Parts: sequence; C-alpha cells; structure tokens
Amino acid sequence: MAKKNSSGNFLGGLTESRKMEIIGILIMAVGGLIGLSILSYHASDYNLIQSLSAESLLSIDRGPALRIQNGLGVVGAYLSHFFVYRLFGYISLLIPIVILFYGWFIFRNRETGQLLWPTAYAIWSMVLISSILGWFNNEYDWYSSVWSGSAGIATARVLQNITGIGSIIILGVLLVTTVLALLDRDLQTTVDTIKGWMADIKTSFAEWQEERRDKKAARQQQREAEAEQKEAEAQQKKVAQRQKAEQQMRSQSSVEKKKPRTQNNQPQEPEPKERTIDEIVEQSQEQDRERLRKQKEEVQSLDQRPRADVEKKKIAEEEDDVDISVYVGEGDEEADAKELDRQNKDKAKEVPKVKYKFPTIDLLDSPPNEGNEVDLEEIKENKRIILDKLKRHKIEIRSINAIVGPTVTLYELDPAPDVKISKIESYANDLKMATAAKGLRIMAPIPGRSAVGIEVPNGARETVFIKSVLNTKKFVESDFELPLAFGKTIENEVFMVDLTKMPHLLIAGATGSGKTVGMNTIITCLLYKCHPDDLKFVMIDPKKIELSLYQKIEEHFLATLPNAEEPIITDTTEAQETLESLTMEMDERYDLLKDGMVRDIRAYNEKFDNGELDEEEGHRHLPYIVVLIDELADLMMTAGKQIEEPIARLAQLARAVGIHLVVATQRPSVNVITGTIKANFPGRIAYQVASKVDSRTILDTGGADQLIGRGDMLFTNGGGMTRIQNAFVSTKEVEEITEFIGHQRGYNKKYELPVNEDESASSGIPDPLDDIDELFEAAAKVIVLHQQGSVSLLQRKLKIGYNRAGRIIDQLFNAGVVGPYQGSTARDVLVDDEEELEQLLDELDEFSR
Ligand SMILES: Nc1ncnc2c1ncn2[C@@H]1O[C@H](COP(=O)(O)OP(=O)(O)OP(=O)(O)O)[C@@H](O)[C@H]1O
Repeated sequence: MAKKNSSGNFLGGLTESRKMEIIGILIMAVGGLIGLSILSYHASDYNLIQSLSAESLLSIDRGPALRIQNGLGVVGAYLSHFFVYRLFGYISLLIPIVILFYGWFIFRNRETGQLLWPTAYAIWSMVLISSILGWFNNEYDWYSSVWSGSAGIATARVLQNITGIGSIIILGVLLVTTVLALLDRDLQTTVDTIKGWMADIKTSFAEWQEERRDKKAARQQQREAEAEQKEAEAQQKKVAQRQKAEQQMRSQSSVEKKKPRTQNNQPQEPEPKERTIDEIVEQSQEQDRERLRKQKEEVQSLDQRPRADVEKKKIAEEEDDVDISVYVGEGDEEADAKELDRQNKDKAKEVPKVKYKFPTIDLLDSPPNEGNEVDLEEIKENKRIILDKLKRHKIEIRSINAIVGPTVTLYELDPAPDVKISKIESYANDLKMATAAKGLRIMAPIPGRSAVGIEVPNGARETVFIKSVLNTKKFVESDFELPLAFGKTIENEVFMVDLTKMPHLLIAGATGSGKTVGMNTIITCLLYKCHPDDLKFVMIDPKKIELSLYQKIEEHFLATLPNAEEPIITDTTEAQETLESLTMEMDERYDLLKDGMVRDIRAYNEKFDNGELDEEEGHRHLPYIVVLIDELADLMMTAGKQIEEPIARLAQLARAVGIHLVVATQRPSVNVITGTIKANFPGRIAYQVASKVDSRTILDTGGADQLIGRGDMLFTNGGGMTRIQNAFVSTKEVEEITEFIGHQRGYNKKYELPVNEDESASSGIPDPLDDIDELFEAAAKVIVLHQQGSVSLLQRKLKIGYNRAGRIIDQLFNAGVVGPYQGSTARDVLVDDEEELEQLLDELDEFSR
C-alpha cells in the first residue's frame, strides 16, 4: 500500500521549482533541436523524403545517395523544410532562439512575461527581414529562396502589388525604425552604453598592451640575465681551465706550492662575477619598476576609466554623506484681517453712481491649520531611493535641497561636474517605479540652472484655501487690473498674474482634474478686486451646470445680448451670436479709442473719467470684459469654424480694448484647440491630462500627464513653466459670494452687448420709415460718399453712439442703400452716387406720404 502511494505521488511529490526546472529543460531541448534542424537544412532532403517510400525511409542503410543530410534526420528534414522553406528562411532561427529563452526563464523560475515584447520583436523582425529579402528575390532572382522563405516572398509580393517600388522604401524605413528600437528606446542611453563599451575596449586594449610590454620586458630581462650568466659561466670555465693548466704545470714542478695558490685564487675570481649579476638583476628590476610606474601614469592620464573607478568608490563610501537641506517656503505675508475689505470700501466709494459693496473676506473659509506639515521620514526615504537609483547609473550627486511644497516636494540635485545632466531625464521611468510615485516630474536641468529637479508628490497633500491666497499682502496690495492668484507654488508663494498682460488664457485638463474649481478661483479673485463698473463677465457654459451659480450676479457683473433669455449662455447658437457680438463690441471700442486718441482701455477710461471725452459723442466708461467659456469642445463640435473665427479674432485683437478670453476644455485635442486658437493664447494652464499627446497639445511639451489632479497644475505664459497648487474654492463659498453680491441693488440696466444686426434684420426690423432717424439722410450721404457701409463710419462722421448708428444702418438696409450684414466686413453700398441717392430719397418721401 505504501509502495503504491509513493509511486502514485512520483510527480506530485516533486517540488514546484523542480517541476519547473524539468519543464524548462524540455523546452530548451525542443528549441535546441529545432535550431539544429534549421542550421543543417538541406533543400534536397525534403524532395528525397517525398520520393522515398515509408519502408525505405525506415531501412537502416539506404546508401549514401539516399541518405538524409539534415542533422536531425527525417524529423529534421521536415522541421527545417517548414521553418526555412515555408516560413521565413534562415531567419526562422529566431524561433528556436525564442523557445530557448522561454525554456531558460522557466528553468530559472523567472517571470516569462518579460519575454513578451522581445518575442513580439523577434516575430516582427522575422517577417520584416524575410520580406525585404523576398523583395530582392522577386525583383532580381539573385539568390535562393532559403534566405526569405515562401512567407517572406509572398508578403513582399503582396506589398509590391499594392505599393510598387514604394514597397522597398516602406520596408527600408521599417527596418531602420526597428533597428533603432532595438538599439534602445532611449537614444541617449544607447549612446552612453556605446561610450561605456568603447571605454571598456580602450581600457582592455591598454591593459593588454601593458601586459604585453611587461612580458616583453620580462623576456628581455631574462634573456639578458641568461646571457650574463652564460658569460659568467664561460669566464668561470676559462679561469678554471687556466687554473687547471697552471695547476698541472705547477704539480709537475712543485707539488707543495699548488694548494695555497688554488685556495687564494678560487674565492677571489667568482666573487666579483656574482656581485655583477645581482647588481644587473637588481638594476634591471628597478628600471622595470620605474618604467611600469611611468606607463601607468601615462595610461591614467589618457584614459578616463581608472579615474572613474576611483570616483565611483568614493561615491560608495560617501553615499550616505550627501547633504540634504530641507526648505519649506514661508509663504507670503498675510494681510491685516480687514485690509482687503477696507481697500474695497474705498474703491466702491470712487464709483458713486451705484451703491456697491465688495464681498468681504470673512465669506471665505479659513484654513484649518496654516502651514505645511513636513514628513522628514518621507523625504529621507525619497532621498535614499533617488541616490540609490542614480548611483546605479553611475551618476554622482554632491548635495540635495528638498523644497517642500503643498502638493509636491522638489528635490534639487547638484550633480558632480562631469555628469551629463540630460542623462538623468532618461531614468525618469526607473525613478518613478522606485518611488512608486504617480506624478513624478523631472527637470533636467531646472531652467536656467545647472541643477536637476525631481518633483515627488507628497504622501499627504495640503489644500490651499482661497482665503490663504487672497488675504495676503501680495494680493491685497497688487495694482494689477485683473489680478489672478491661481494658488501657491512649490515655494509656498502666491502665484499671481495680470490677465490684462497675458492677455488670454487657455485651460485644459481631464475630467475631475480641477478645471471648474480653477475657473471659480479665477472668478473669485476678480470679484474680490474689481468693481462691477470695471468688469463684466460673459459666461458661456454649454455643460449648463458649472457656471450656473453666477446667475445671481447678473445685474452687476454679467454682460449679455439684449434679447438673451438666460444670463449664462448654454446654447451653441447663442454662444456664436454672443461671440460675434463681442467682435462688434471690440470694433466699436477700437473706434472709441481712435476717437479718444488713446492706445488702450486704461488710458481711455482715464481720459473719460477726467471728463476729456464727450458722452454725447458716444464715449462711455469701458469695463473690462472677461469671456469665460467652460468647455470649448462642445462648441467646436457643433459649430466649428463659426465659433473658432470669432474666438480667434477676439484673441488676436481684443487685448487693447479690454476683452479677455478664458477658455477651458477637457478635450485638448487638435480639433478643439486648433492651431489658430493656440497661436493666440500664450497663457496656458494644464491640469492633469490623460496622455503626453494631450499635454503637448496644451503646453507644447510633456508634463501635464504627470500631474496628480485635484488642482495640481502647470502654468506657462510662453516662457518657463511653473507648477502650482490651485487654490480651492468650494461651491459653498461661491454661493455665499454670489449671494452677497446678488442681494445688492445693482445697475438699472444690465451691460448689453451690441445687437447682432443680421439677427435683427432677419427677425424683421419694423418699417424704417415709421421711426426714421433724423440723421437718416445725412447718414445715407456719408455712406454713399465713402462707399462704405459701416457703423463705425457713421459713429465717427455723425458723432453718434454705436446703438444709434446701428439703428440707422438697419434703416439704410431696409431702404436699399446698403446690403445685408456681412460679419466683420462693411456692408456693400448699393447706391453709386449722390444723384442716385437723391432719386431714392425722393421715392421714399413719396412712399411715406
Ligand atoms: N484646488 C483644489 N484643491 C483641492 N481639491 C480640488 C481642487 N480642485 C479640484 N479639487 C477636487 O477635485 C474635484 C474635481 O474638481 P473639478 O470639478 O473642478 O474638476 P473638473 O476638471 O472641472 O471636472 P469636470 O470636467 O468633470 O467638471 C473637486 O470636487 C475637488 O474635490
């Protein structure tokens, strides 16, 4: 019974690793055999098998003519025929190689998943190479098909049929890119690797040369020593012979005299000889040592390798001694509790025509605990990981500064002078894996410095409350016209820009990345600094919910078309009309500026407020208009060019007249953020996006794909890039602010944008002759005289306001003096000269009677 059990458990009793070893060996054996069969492929084998009967195939000796030449016999002949002839030619050898690798990985109990890409690469290479060879085979019939296999020939033929001669170009390009991919996905690393190899080869060569020189010198030395010894021996021999002869002579004459002479002579002669050899050997050894020392010095001065080794050792010894200094930005100085409110009160008094109270700072939530908690353990751990990784790539770091921001900590690395900084960027993925950090961003170098920056997200991030941004001296005392304090930088400083300087802002970010909160931050900043007399918003929100909270400030801050049903525009057609109307507002403002002989809205308002410009002539205080579009994609999808054109026109021209655009989208693709739009929006904010491509679309570079959401953003205004934690403003806060403003009395009349004339015309203007303007005739004459049907011409020449000029143009249209509205260009004039006009006016007169 026990016996039965043990035999039944024979395989089950094996450990898992032993089983894997056995499987690995079997797979390697299969791979090896297939490889052998391919290597010993003979084209004639297969034909021979076909011609032989099964019986003769199994017979022991068929004679040399009928012998199968493949190393694996019949099986090999079949296998190699399949792989070499049917598949991809000799390049099919990659198949057994891949099998061998799998076998080896299983044998070593390693993760075979790692082989997935190499396998795909090998298969792709086989197809590609065999197709290229197949192409030449088809074209020139240069060589046997064993190089390309039938599959390669067939693939090449299909390609040739489809693309003709272009097929070889395509194949060539694919080959080049495939080779490049093999070299390394990162060319920098490849170059470094090759450089490393070259250095290795150089060192080995120098070592080999040195060894050879040493051996040669040793041989020479040995030869010299041997020669010396031989000479000494010969001398000794000569002396001995002479002595012998003398002895013989002396023994013949006097036997007594012989002994002492011999005793005297023997020790005297060899003594100097022995000393000479020792000296020579010692001298030669000394020379050798000297030469070796010199050679070593020479090699060291020529070759970097031995020096690098010394330094590497130093790193190892000093690894833990790399200094790290931790900085936490103090942040901006807080303003006095009521300073902003005080300033705003004064500002409100300056505009007596409307009684307005700015929202007070206490409407905003106070941060629960000011300041940034620093987790030193986390910093130490990150330092260790970063140094460890870089050390593996032989990158020496001298010191580290860790700057702890609200969301991320920036590790500023000071690399050793001979470290190539750009190299560090190529290890980004490695570092990301090591720190297990999503959102790690590497700046190699930090712009304008020779340091490398690595931003690692903090384990616990800090929320930047809007109050901690607005209630700072920086914000309160700022004299920006349209100040936007987005949030805090890594140094905990409030990051602030003037929208009038940007002058437009493009925002992109995936869903949930913090765009809406960002928009709210922008609006809140403006509401806390701008009087409704100086600022109006046009809000376009196709998503219908994001900006709906701001309905309450309609009477104070929103500009709309006169016939708009809702103050927040949600409909695409209405959005389009509004944007066109804004271009008209822009044109009108330009005319006003020209009339006032000033260059920008600031100077214009100053002149107007000083009473230098006449209201009767259409002049008025011009508020800034900030156009907010939340979700450009929705508009672009439905209206495309009709939306893009006015946006582009406004973006190009509206800066001087105080119209600024803030456009957001969650789909930063090129058909939403078109080239025209992009070119006119230098100010860009990117929240977290899904891919590097998206990041490039918005920022022209990667980086936004590495952000970690919830208001983590990158800002650029054409120059450098700043990572900012967006200030958080809650819906509750927005509600309180809008309520505070909305409850006040507001203006008697909302700020109305100019009417879209086209629409007015189509909706049927009442008969112009019912309520004809007294300047109608004069206007007609001006238009006919200048042959230009434009509202601004009438404004200038007749010194009237825009609305009146617009009305007169409508009347002239209905009277047939000018043609229909044609967007930004002037209307056609349908009357050629004054005579014709007189005639027309007479007819109108008669008609009205
Ligand atoms: N600056 C911030 N600080 C802290 N948390 C934030 C910040 N910004 C956004 N969040 C968090 O992220 C969530 C999503 O933000 P938000 O609604 O602004 O994203 P979104 O990009 O507008 O998304 P969607 O496009 O779907 O409207 C918020 O509810 C909030 O919890």
